[in-house]
Amino acid sequence: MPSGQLLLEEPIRMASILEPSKPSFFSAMTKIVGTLGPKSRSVEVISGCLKAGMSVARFDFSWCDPDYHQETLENLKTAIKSTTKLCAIMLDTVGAEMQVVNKSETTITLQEDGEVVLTPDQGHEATSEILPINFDGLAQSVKKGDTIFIGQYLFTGSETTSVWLEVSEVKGNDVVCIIKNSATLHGSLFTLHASQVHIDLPTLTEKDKEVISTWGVKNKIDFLSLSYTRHAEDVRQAREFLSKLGDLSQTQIFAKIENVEGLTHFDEILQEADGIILSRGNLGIDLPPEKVFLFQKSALNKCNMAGKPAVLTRVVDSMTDNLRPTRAEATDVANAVLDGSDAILLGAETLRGLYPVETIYTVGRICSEAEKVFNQDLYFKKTVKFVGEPMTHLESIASSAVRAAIKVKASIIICFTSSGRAARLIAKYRPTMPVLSVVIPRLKTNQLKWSFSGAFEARQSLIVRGLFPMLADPRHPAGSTSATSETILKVALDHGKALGIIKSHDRVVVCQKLGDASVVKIIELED
Ligand SMILES: Nc1ncnc2c1ncn2[C@@H]1O[C@H](COP(=O)(O)OP(=O)(O)O)[C@@H](O)[C@H]1O
Ligand SMILES: C=C(OP(=O)(O)O)C(=O)O
Ligand SMILES: [K+]
Ligand SMILES: [Mg+2]
Repeated sequence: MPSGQLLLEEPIRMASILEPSKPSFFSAMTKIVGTLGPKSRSVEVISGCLKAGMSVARFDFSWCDPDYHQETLENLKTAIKSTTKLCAIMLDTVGAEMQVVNKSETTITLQEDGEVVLTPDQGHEATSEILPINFDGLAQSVKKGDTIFIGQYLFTGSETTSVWLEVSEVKGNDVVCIIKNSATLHGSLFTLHASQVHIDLPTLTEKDKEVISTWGVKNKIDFLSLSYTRHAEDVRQAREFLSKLGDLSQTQIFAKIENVEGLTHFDEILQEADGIILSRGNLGIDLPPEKVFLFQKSALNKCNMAGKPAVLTRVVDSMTDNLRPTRAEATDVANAVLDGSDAILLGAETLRGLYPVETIYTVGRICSEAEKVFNQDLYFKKTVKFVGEPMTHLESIASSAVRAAIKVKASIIICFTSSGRAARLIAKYRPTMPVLSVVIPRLKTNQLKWSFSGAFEARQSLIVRGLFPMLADPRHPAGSTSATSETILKVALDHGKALGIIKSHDRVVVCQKLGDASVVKIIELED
């Protein structure tokens, strides 16, 4: 542990809590994924989001069309250029999401104790008596007494626009429900959630496939956020689909666990996926409230032990309309970090919230404070024990690099990597200092043309806690001599100095290959 670090497990001087934190170049080691939409699509606001610490932009296709998202993405590109902040792109699918079909977007008022019918017959206009939906199997899926929830797209916990229904009768293809609370539905999109009920809709719908193979390919998406992942097979099928789409064979799949079905198959899903999104919005309705934290803590622990990034959603709902989070939300963000999240995903807060930039900034500050008291020592020991012996050579090198960096109080770790594997393994051991992952391009061919790898690998580290990528010049391709390694190291050190993350006399731990051997070396900088 670096000296002066608070350890929550030890008695601390209360006044030390108030000591201001030293400003650092990176807002936090924990990453922030922002969902871009109406309130976060101008170059100006996106630039603000990037500067505040957003490193992944999520485009949610549950909502709006590809042209709209393309316009936002073009603005994101401009903002990336002008701020020189890196940002990865995540496409979020619609998947097995049930939606109310309300073409004319009329306001619908539902009265407590009244009745409303859910029908697959989309010929009906949506009214207070009947709501057409996009799924024709609901009547076969639910039974009397089941709970159905209807909420505004990216609903927050504090809205009066969401309604609880109880199924009272199934009539042919229609489902008659009792309204449990009065609510007014207005807005363009309402989603339905039937609690703990299997919905026989595909995880990757035809519309999703269409969007991925057009918008996704065109924009070389770094991450696919696979909504409603319920089985490992869902991930395998998505992988198979991506493998035939050129560059998208490199897209990482983040399985979104949003219901009890996904929770039940968590272990198999984790094995297949590149990362996990704990979709607490939907899962928070599917699970009894007293069980949510148990899933969160055990799922994050499993992701950490597997060395796969975990993303947590729905943290500061109330910031959609307010400049400050509630105390519960502020504490929740910190606990997400202490529990092991790699990234926090903001939904409504950035998409339609009034304070997207301030929200990112606030969440980043809370994360950064929590990182300082994260018990790295305990975590490290737990991880080493979990992995067991014999460790793979690379994992042993990676964990040693983290140990050495802490022991010598290094200001950063520099990791050379091509596939990204070494950097991810270092991040797995949760170093307390930033890791500059220097991605060395590799010359590759797809039989049609030659190109350099590296861009995907670099951007994909933008969702991993503690990793900060730098793409090396392709004139220094992988597998080259120790002389080029030295040149690249010098470039990396200069880059670190220019960013202000390293200064004269600092110690730096470097993980690289020299000849055939992976080595960890400690260097002390001169003036
Ligand atoms: N171009 C490179 N030059 C020097 N060392 C490298 C290079 N690429 C990877 N390494 C080192 O090689 C080892 C294997 O790293 P890994 O990320 O698994 O590389 P690969 O891209 O070959 O899978 C690590 O010690 C890493 O730091
Ligand atoms: C982010 C979530 O899902 P969606 O994007 O489908 O609203 C969630 O359920 O927390
Ligand atoms: K979605
Ligand atoms: Mg969801």
